[in-house]
Amino acid sequence: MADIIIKNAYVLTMDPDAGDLKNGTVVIEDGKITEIGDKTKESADTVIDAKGSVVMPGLVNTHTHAAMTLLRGYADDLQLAEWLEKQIWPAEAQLKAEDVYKGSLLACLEMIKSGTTSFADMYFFMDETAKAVEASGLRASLSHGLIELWNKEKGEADLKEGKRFVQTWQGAAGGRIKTMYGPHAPNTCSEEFLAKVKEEARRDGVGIHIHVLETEAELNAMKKRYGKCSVHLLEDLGFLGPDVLAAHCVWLSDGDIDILRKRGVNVSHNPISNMKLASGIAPVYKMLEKGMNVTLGTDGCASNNNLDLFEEMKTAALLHKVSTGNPTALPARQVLEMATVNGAKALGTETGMLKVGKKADIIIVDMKKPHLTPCFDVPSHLVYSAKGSDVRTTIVDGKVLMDNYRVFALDEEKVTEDARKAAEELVARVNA
Ligand SMILES: O=c1[nH]cnc2c1ncn2[C@@H]1O[C@H](CO)[C@@H](O)[C@H]1O
Ligand SMILES: [Zn+2]
Repeated sequence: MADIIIKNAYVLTMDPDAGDLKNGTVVIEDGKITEIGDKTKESADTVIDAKGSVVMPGLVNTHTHAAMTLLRGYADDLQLAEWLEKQIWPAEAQLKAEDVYKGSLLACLEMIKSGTTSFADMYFFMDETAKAVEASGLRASLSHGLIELWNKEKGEADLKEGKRFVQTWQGAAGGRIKTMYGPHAPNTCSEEFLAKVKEEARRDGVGIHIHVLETEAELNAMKKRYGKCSVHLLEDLGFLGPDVLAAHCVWLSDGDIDILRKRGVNVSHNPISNMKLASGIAPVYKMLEKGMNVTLGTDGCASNNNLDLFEEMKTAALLHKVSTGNPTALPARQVLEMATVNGAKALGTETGMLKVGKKADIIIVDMKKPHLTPCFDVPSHLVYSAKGSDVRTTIVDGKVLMDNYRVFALDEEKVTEDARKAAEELVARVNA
């Protein structure tokens, strides 16, 4: 007997070999997809009737700072340097471990409710984020943020903590938690430090999550310091490879794109954060044309200001149409691919596609809504009309975390209230 059967659904497999099923069934057993078809002979403990809904792979958010939900709307409409150094970092200096737990739980709740089933995170007190992921049932690739700032002692302490985190949490929560090293950026970490991080990551067999060329200021600072940009510096260090997840990549030259492509680097495109901080427009159309693995991320809630990947998909689709002057750029299905298949590839998870043998990270989107009526083309609706709040069911690793808009995994009221209180107390400490 199977664990879960989802029936009567439009099945958007995101599997190029299989295509979509207009009225299909998905069977889940032991955390995996065991059958996809028109009908099944199986029976199951849980049968979900998904009539009028779309069943699809859960979305993958490849760049977050989950606990920054606590700083949602705290410092808007500022330059990145001023935002980060004068507002965010002083606030983060007051963070306590329990704040990170509460903020991360709030992020997990928000993600479950908006159809994100896995995410890549970089922050501090990461044990707390890991505990929140464990409790929420989500899947995540977590890294302790390493901000060396040319301070050797701080660098060593950070790296030690990053390593302890990797060794403690790699493969935890039944394999739902993976770990990475998280050097903040090439303009906040020295060359020697980045090389050391690469060595440790290689030794531990885990990936690296890093911000790359987010701003023109970074590009200028790198040129001044090293006479070359961040991508060339990382290339010369032997840092780049398919194990690297590079967030933003806004200020890339054509030569940089070629290097990243050659090395198989995964890019996390964060259009809303880039627009909000006026960082610029990443050359996503070019990267995709060259066959690079470009994924989607929201960044933290202080620069977005939410974790809704449906908004991110729409923004990406629109931004690259207007920036290239080409309305055929980033069509809906390609954007869905970025948020599912490509994201899963970047995180190295067996998810992102509805296919027999893949892990069952699945969402059901309720299409019986005024703003989703009529429906001629499902991918178009998912990218241009749907919202995270249209997700009615979220399943991770074959476990139902939310069904019919009811979250089982977490106590919604308590999580929200605890985070609200923690955020207010945090800001009071900053202003004290
Ligand atoms: O868009 C961004 N650019 C640079 N740093 C960021 C951004 N968003 C968050 N952080 C910062 O990255 C650190 C985690 O390692 C945190 O200090 C967080 O505030
Ligand atoms: Zn970031």
